[in-house]
Amino acid sequence: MSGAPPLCLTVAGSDSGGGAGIQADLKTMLALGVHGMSVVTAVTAQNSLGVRGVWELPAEAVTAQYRAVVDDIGVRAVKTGMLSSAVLVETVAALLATTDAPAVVDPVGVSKHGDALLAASALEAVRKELLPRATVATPNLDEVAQLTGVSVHDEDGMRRAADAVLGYGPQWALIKGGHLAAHGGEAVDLLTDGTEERWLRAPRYDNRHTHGTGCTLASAIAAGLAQGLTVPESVTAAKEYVTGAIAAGFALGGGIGPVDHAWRRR
Ligand SMILES: Nc1ncnc2c1ncn2[C@@H]1O[C@H](COP(=O)(O)OP(=O)(O)OP(=O)(O)O)[C@@H](O)[C@H]1O
Ligand SMILES: Cc1ncc(COP(=O)(O)O)c(N)n1
Repeated sequence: MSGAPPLCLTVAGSDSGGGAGIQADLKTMLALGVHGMSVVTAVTAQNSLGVRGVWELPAEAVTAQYRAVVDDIGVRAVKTGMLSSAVLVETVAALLATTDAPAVVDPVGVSKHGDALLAASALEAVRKELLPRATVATPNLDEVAQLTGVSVHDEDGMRRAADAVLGYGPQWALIKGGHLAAHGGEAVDLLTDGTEERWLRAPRYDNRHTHGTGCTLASAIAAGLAQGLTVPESVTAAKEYVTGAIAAGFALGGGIGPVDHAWRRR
């Protein structure tokens, strides 16, 4: 009998299409060698064309799942994704406060198709309750604009965005430049804790099948933290993993296909 792998928990929404949300998180965790566990916040009926419906779970169900995992099994790192409403943001923030493990907070706002995954009324709770609990917060440029009002068009803008996000209290901000218009063929992200600044640069792939990039990156960071890596080490390894997954993203259905979580095994 061998020992258990490092324990990693995702708190996120279910994506029936399997490319993003809980499904992306658990696949990423498996691929990176940690034991993935899940707290489902909402069920989405979703495919490559968009989100057809969202059913949020009661706060009680979210708390019960979280407690069931943490009280018995334990956890080395937590990742949060789609939280849907102010009540669930507050619930999850309060749960994180009871857990002595690093938290990667992906403040998911809208899907690639523009479907809302977070109520506008929840933004204040994300700023005031959730971000202060984050070891690393990983907003994309749209989420940065929504949360801080900073609109980013270049690398200087990414610096200002990082400062604004850090102002809400996470230890590190990872500003994802995936949505930055063609940037010399690179996909550039900025990681900073306010003193140390690291630019992560990778080739930008002209592949439309990028469903789940943000979820995959955040889960990969959590997997690294669960394995005992530092934040910069986890983010560097996660960026390499998501870049490979994007390069291998494949067509599925009639719209945007998923990144390939198993790219290293093919
Ligand atoms: N076309 C691309 N080629 C290579 N890397 C990319 C591409 N698009 C995004 N990335 C990278 O993928 C990661 C996720 O960034 P992105 O900005 O897409 O997050 P996101 O918008 O939160 O994702 P999602 O839309 O899945 O929620 C970042 O490291 C980003 O630089
Ligand atoms: C349940 C859930 N969580 C997160 C995303 C964001 O992923 P994307 O922006 O790639 O659609 C999603 N579509 N669905």
